[in-house]
Parts: sequence; structure tokens; C-alpha cells
Amino acid sequence: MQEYLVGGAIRDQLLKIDGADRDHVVVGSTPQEMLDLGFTQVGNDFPVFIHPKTGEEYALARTEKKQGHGYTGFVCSFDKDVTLEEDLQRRDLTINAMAMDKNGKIIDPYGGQNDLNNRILRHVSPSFIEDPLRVLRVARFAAKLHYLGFYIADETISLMKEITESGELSSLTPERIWIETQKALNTSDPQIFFIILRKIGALKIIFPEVDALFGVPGPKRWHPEIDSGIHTFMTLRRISLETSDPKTRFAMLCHDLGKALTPKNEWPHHHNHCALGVEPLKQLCKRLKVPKDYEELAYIVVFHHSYMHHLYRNGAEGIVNLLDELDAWRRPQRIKPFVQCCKCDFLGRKGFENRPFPRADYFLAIFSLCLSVKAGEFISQGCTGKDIGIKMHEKRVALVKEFMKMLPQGEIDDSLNEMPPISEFKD
Ligand SMILES: Nc1ccn([C@@H]2O[C@H](COP(=O)(O)OP(=O)(O)OP(=O)(O)O)[C@@H](O)[C@H]2O)c(=O)n1
Repeated sequence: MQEYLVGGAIRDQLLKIDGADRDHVVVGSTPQEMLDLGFTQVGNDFPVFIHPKTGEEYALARTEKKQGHGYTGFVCSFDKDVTLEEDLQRRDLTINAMAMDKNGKIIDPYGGQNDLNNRILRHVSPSFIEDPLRVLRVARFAAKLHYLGFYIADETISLMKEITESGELSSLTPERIWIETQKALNTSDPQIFFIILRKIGALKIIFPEVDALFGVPGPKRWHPEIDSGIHTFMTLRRISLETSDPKTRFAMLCHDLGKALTPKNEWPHHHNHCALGVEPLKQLCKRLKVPKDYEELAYIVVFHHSYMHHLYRNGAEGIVNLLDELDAWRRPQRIKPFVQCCKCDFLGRKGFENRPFPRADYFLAIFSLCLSVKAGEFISQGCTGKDIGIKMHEKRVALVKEFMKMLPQGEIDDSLNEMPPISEFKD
């Protein structure tokens, strides 16, 4: 039997990036032989073995043939005579279809190294279309490798469209979709994942709530890019420069979902979009079984992000009430991601990219000031029960009032207008 390192490990090694798990393929062996060598068997559809010492995965070389519908409808053959080339041929992209033997020699029957050098994501064979998950995988690789200049070959885009049009995406389970989405949210350019899905028509099938934002205009003055879908993708790009946290990035993706539900006669204004966004967010999270912590952060961003644009309008009381509603005292860790989303909502607009947004820092300073108010102070003064909370609230409001006196007048004025900060902004 011969064993080879395969797939993502070779790709990432050649690209000199950290990453993929070390997966191996074994040619000319049988399950019994693997067990006799001390490997442990895992996997249901086809046998995968875990190395007794390294814990790395070893799969018998196999071929796959599609039978019927869906992601699971495959018949696998892992006979002893399946060759390395046959195993590599069933794989998704040429850059994922290379192997390396024990001496470091690369086996590359489908031009993976060439495509890697030319920064192309290209399918290996027409059987690419047999697995609808590949639509998401390729979009995810495009996001992961975007910073290196990778793009998807036209022929592969065509096949991705073909899969989408065939209706096969509906066979993907929410769990599989979410795994790929979460991986995409962890790349340096998650917006590329969604841009590709939109390009091939898959966004309206997998994320219809996001797709519905395209074609919905915003007011030109505050949204020179006009289109709410484009704005959403711009904010996703911007937040990804700000933080690598996938939850914050997901919240950003969802922040304006409500704009798709504004009655057309109110366009281009969306005065109620924060409240309108709650339902589509719930719907999206339920359908894709999005983890609770993602949904909870997205909820506060969807529901409260507009408040930041006119933060001082309801004075110190309004700011402390906002912090109450954000559950800031029990969950202080949510405030920074919330503020980051508000900031990138502002900067993710055409021509706004380099504008200052001092409000983010002011709000965080106000929050830490409020955190200095402790219950103990009022308990030692003899306060009990509800009175403690009332006193703490009053003290916070007093501190914020003082803080606001030190703010530059332009900062306050801007927030009394429709959107901040407009001081140096010309129509
Ligand atoms: N639907 C799939 C899933 C996997 N593969 C193949 O199986 C290998 C391992 O898959 P996986 O571990 O999911 O991805 P990696 O390529 O290792 O990349 P990453 O770890 O970044 O997901 C891939 O390289 C690819 O050759 C495939 O062809 N089609």
C-alpha cells in the first residue's frame, strides 16, 4: 500500500499559508489491513481511519458516483484497485486535487499547481456538479483566497449556476450551509462569499432575506451607493477590517434586513427598518439553525444600530436607556461589537470610507464611565431593593451629562441632524 498527503494541506503548503488539516489517502489497501495496522475506523458512508500516533485522517482511495438527489446520494467504491488519479479526479477544485508522496514529490494530474500559480479556482471534472455543497465550498475558497488574487474560472462559475438552477441546493441541510457560512465569515473577505452566491443566483435561495435588499434604494445623501444590498456588502467588507469575530460580521450582514420590508411608497427612506428587521433575522436564523450567540448579537445590532446616528438626541437619559436595552451591565462584552457594527454601518458607504466616526470612541468612553457606578455605594448608604437600581441609573445619567458637556459642539449638533457626523460633509 502507498500513502499520500492530499487536498487542502498541499494547497496551503504550496501557498505558504497555515491552515488545512493534514488528510491522507491510502492506495492499495483494505479496511481490514488498516485495522490490523492499528488504525481506528470512523465514518459511516465510507471508511476513514485515524492514525494511532499522529491522530491524522487516512481515507482509502475511492471513487464516487451520484445516485439520486442531494448531497448524500452517492455510491462510493473503495476497492483495492482504485488509483490515486481516480481518487483525485472526484475532488472539487484542481488546487485541492494534488497529492504528495513520502519523499515530498507532488502528484498533480489535473493542473493544480498551474492553477495555483495563476490564482484560478477551477473544477476538476464535469462530475463537479454532482455535489451541490461545492457551490458553497468554492464561494468560500474564493473568499479565503481573495487577498492572494484568486478568482473562479468562468467554466466553474457556469457549473455553479447549473447546480443552482437544477434546484439541488435545496437538498443541503441547514447544518452544512451554516458550517460553510461560518467558515466564510472567518475568512479575510467574507463579502466575497456572498457576492459569489449572488452572482450565480444562489443568494436568493440560501439567504433570501439578504438578497431582497438588492434593488432597494436608500437616500442618496446618506447612501451615495444607493442600493441597500451593495451597502450591506460594503459594511461586511469594512467590519472585516475592524474585527475577525464571525459573530460581529454576521450581525453586520443582517443589520439592514428590515429595509427590504419598507413599503415602496416610503422609499428611499426607511424610518422603521430597525424594528422591521427583527422578523427576517428570526426567520433566517431559524431556517439555518444559526447558533443563539450569533442571533443575540445580530438582534441588538438590527434593532438598535440607528440610535447611534443620533446618539445625543434624547440626552444623557437616552444614552443610559440605550445601554439598559443593550443589557450592557450583565453582558458588557456585547458593547464593543455593537459599536463596531454602528461604525462600519457608517463607513460602509460610497465615499464615506475615510470619514471620521469619533462617536464610536465617545460611546465606549461613556460606557466605561457608567461601569464605574457600583451598587455597593448605594447599599452602604442604606438603599434596598428597587431603589438601588434607580440610584445607579440616576448616577449614570449624571455622569453622562457631565461627559456630554466636554464633547465638541459639532459632535452634538451632528447627532441632532438626520445623520452624523456631517460637519465637513458637502452634498
Ligand atoms: N465536497 C467536497 C469536500 C471535500 N473535497 C475534497 O476533500 C478535501 C478535504 O476537504 P476539507 O477538509 O473539507 O477541505 P480542505 O480542502 O482541507 O480545506 P479547509 O480545511 O480550508 O476546509 C478537499 O481538499 C477536496 O479535495 C471535495 O472534493 N468535495
